Amino acid sequence: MIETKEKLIESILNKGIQKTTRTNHIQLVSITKKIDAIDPLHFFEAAKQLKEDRTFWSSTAEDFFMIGVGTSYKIEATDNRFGETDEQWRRVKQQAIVYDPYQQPGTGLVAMGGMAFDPGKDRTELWENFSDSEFTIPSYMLTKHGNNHYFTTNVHVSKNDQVEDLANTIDENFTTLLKQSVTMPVNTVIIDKNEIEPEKWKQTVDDATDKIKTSNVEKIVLSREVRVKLNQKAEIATVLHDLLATQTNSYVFAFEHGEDCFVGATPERLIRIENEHLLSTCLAGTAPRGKTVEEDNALANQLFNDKKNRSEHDFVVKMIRKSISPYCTTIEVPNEPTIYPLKNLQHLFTPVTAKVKPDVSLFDIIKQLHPTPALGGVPRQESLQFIREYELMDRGWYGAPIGWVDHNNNGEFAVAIRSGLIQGDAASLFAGCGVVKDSDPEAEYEETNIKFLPMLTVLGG
Ligand SMILES: C=C(O[C@@H]1C=C(C(=O)O)C=C[C@H]1O)C(=O)O
Ligand SMILES: [Mg+2]
Repeated sequence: MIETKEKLIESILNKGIQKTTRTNHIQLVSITKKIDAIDPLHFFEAAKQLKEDRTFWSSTAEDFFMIGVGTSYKIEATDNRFGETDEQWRRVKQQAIVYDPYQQPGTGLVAMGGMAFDPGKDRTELWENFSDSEFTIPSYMLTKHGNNHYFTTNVHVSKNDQVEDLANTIDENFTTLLKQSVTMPVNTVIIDKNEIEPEKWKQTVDDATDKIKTSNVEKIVLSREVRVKLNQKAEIATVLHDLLATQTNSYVFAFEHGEDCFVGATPERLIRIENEHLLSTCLAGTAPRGKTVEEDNALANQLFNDKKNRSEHDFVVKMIRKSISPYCTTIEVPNEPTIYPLKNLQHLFTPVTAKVKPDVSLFDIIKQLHPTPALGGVPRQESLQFIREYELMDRGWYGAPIGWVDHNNNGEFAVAIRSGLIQGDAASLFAGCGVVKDSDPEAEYEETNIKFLPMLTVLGG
């Protein structure tokens, strides 16, 4: 680091220490600076040396990356998760000393995290390292917007701290994290694959269609699990590298919690707010990709005109529009979906845009949106009840909102699908599908098989 910058960091840390002597509380100080270009995956891999939890977030279509290392503050909530998280986050923002001259979405003070799909469902051991709602303000963070790279340090200072000591630690860790000579670890191979009760799952799809035919329930999303064993411990950086290389138009993410890591490449945006502009997307209705352009177009056409898939999709559109309307003005929703192509499959897609009313937070809106009928069903409570009773797995963070929020109320959340929980040399992968009245269990089973492909492929299946 050059000397003038060094002095700047020291003077901001000093300001923090001075404030603690007045308030008698430890003080969070956040400092962002612009740095030279660095490969986000190298940064993520180098961060292993700090031996702390890492978080990875990327919106591949926009060349946007965010990598968090360690924890300077953790926001956890169980009851009233959204309200409690929002309140704690507002308090942290208000008390923190933030030096961020760039004010870009995702620079400065940022909290990254996620939550369980349904805290009302009994937890299993599988997800024991992941709590109902957990947002982390990392100790160190890289933000990359195209060619611009920013490094943020978040540090708690107390009145007995010495500025030089703090600055030295930051400098040492900065050097470790920005080492460009990192070598990327090798890939794994899947040596065993165990589908969890596929026949019973198809029976559950049948039960769901029965429920739909005989009650006011119109859609229920049912998911299932595949457990794989790997030839060696999975290296998260390599998994992310391969997801980035194969899954365009997606959010590639990793949340490391101790020995476990929740990883995936989801195409489903729940909400983005940037300078008060909201973007949400309805993504539901699925077809495979074709092997030739002709076949691909034919499949897309079929999907677009398919009544069953259109109904799966329309439930989501209606619900999202309704959920955001108390919080937004000028809501715009196209009349018809378009096709959203991914590597292994294609979806029906409808974007929703709006202007957010003043002082509405991301968490206010997520609270209304989650779960959308893309992951829960219609009506919400009845479908959730069915999932709780009949689904053969603990979703944990699968299917739930994951993402980030910054100190300027910008942020983005995706729905955590196309994902898996990696545990050393084993992993649980998850995929689901929207069951409506004319769902065929065998066809839904095949649909989930394609949804497993992105994760199976990168793990070496
Ligand atoms: C539930 C998943 O995906 C959801 C279900 C879809 C469907 O049934 O057509 C499509 C996209 C998502 O809304 C999943 O990928 O696990
Ligand atoms: Mg479907």
